[in-house]
Amino acid sequence: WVKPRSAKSPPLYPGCLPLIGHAYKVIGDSKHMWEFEKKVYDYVAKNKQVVEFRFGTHPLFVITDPDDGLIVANHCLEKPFFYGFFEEIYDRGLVTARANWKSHRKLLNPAFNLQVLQSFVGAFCKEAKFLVTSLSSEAGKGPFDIQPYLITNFLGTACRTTFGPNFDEISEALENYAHATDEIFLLFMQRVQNVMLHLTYIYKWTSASKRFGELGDIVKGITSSVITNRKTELKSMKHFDEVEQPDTDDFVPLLDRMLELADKQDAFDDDEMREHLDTIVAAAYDTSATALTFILVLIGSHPEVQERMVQEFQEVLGDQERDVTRHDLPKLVYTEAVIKESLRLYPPVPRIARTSSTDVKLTKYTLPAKCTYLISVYGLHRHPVWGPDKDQFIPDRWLDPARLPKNPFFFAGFSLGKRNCIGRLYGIMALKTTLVYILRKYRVHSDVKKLDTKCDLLMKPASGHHMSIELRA
Ligand code: HEM
Repeated sequence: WVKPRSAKSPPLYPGCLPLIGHAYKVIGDSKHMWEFEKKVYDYVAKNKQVVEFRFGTHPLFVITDPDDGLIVANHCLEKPFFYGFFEEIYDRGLVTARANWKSHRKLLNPAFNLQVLQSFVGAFCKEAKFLVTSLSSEAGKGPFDIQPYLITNFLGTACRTTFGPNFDEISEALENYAHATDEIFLLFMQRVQNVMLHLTYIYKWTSASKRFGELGDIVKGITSSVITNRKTELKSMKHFDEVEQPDTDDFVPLLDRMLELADKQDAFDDDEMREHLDTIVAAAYDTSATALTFILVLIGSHPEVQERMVQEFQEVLGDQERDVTRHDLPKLVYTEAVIKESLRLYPPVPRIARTSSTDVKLTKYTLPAKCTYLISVYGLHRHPVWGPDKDQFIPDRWLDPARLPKNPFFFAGFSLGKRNCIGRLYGIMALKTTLVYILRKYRVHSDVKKLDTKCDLLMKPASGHHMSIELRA
């Protein structure tokens, strides 16, 4: 605020105060914060494509323009300082990783290739069947909150495919793990919102910091014991040589793949392995559960879309109630369009932050190295490039290239560029499978006009989702 601003700099968002910048505007609960954030995105979209926002004295350049979003995502692979608040728990895991990101992403990419993911379909089916049974107590009983059911479902899937199918042995730990992860995200966000707490020498004296440490110990304790047990088990089985050849109904969990990489290539130490596994589970389950909540709200409000999906399931799977197979999933083309359209309108991760190591030439401005950028996925997805019907739910747009923006990379539901979501295909396959089981059994009713959203780390429905289910005849 002291530095004279050049006409070539992006404009400053109104209301910047000395020292604290705009930080006072983001203090409040996740609903308040999200309402304010959306106002900023609207302002950016209506003004100059890029607007400067100040977290204390730290500038943050907010982007809602798809071209600029792509430029930043492709040029800036580093994460800003506040991802470091997770250091104690996730540190070198992919989301927060700094120096080792590229090499570890390369090592982990094969664990998310199509063949590996296809071997997970049985696990997706198993959890989906369990979900459908649990939901039976809600059928025909009016509106209820489906989110906890979906969280249990996707946490189960993520833990099985990451830690192994015998994860049931510690299934009591699953609940503790989920609660701890939830609270970790909340405390992280509260720290991000309060600029005073950005300073480690202040934060370390707070009760929040103590709690963060305790929660970290819970998560780390559970995962470390899974790793140790599995190591002992595999050693006694001399199993590593079998790891690469799963039978058709079986799968090799990510933990086994990482233990093999550690064993044969010395790729990870135990702490790194734990940080990766915890990151992957944390990045997988809540995002997928939230995505499915929004999908169900949308198709519950558009019965014609829901019935078309059920028709597609019948065409692909036939009338009988057989399990979904790896061969069915690519044929669920309309369902994939519904998933993408829901992620476009309601992206569970509505913004991504990056830092530049070099100057970045945007369409209207050139900004120096070491700037922090906030790419608004929400803003990118509601930009006029999507056409005059950008705010409407139209899955068919994904089936007609003429109705999509010229650049297919403007869809940022799974982030953009090289540092995008490693689990995007996993997410789509798990969502498709779960949708088949839910919709074959239940008809979903909802009202998207009543949908209110909030956002801390993820954007979610603010309260009850006005959703009900009834058994199909
Ligand atoms: C619908 C579900 C999902 C959505 C919407 C989603 C979205 C995203 C987004 C936007 C990012 C970028 C975050 C950032 O840069 O701050 C990301 C990164 C990541 N996601 Fe996902 N994700 C989903 C499912 C999954 C699943 C199922 C997994 C794992 C099984 C996963 C693992 C990861 C990991 C490890 C990263 C960090 C990648 C890196 O930096 O190299 N995600 N995800």
